Amino acid sequence: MGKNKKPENNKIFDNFIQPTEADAIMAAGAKMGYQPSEVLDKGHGDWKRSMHRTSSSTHCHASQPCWKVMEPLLTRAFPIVGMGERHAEVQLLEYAEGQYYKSHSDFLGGSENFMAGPRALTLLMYLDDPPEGGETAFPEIGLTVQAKRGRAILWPSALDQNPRVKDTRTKHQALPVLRGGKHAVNIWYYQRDFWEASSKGCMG
Ligand SMILES: O=C(O)CCC(=O)C(=O)O
Ligand SMILES: [Fe+2]
Repeated sequence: MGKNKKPENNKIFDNFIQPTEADAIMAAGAKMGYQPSEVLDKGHGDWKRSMHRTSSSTHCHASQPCWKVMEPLLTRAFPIVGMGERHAEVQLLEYAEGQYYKSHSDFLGGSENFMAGPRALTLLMYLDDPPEGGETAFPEIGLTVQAKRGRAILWPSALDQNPRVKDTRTKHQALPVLRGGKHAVNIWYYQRDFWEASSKGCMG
């Protein structure tokens, strides 16, 4: 997360999620339904659909049944992220064949001034095994991670010494799913209390 971050600072945890947990999250996602994913329009500060990101997604909020299946994972992640569930924005992802998310940072432009502060860390978890494609690539650090059921990747989006500043080295992309589909979960950890900020409508 620091200035001299090396590739190994992207941490990979295999078998972070049990198959039954992955199945339960996918079932919760299917029940809630996925909508076309959106990206933040930096110029206007609003969220919109874009050919930059063609996946579908759905948010999982603390008040919803899906949170029950997320809770053990948030507890498990605590020792490695050092932040609890109040910092966490959870989004379930679904990619059909051919879908992707081109190069981006999870650091949101303007988030320096959000009540919750910027997204400091991302924990991405894969729920199934796409037969071909769907890797997550980090071109700046020369790392491509295969989507593998149960695997989690942790990376910083902000600098350790100054979380108001984007860590440009963790720019990444979800490569197109070439065959089959892909399910994953984003947990974006904000520097401060995300629940309080979102309940007050202060997320940008
Ligand atoms: O699906 C992936 O491999 C990465 C997804 C991602 O980067 C995002 O949704 O912000
Ligand atoms: Fe991302």
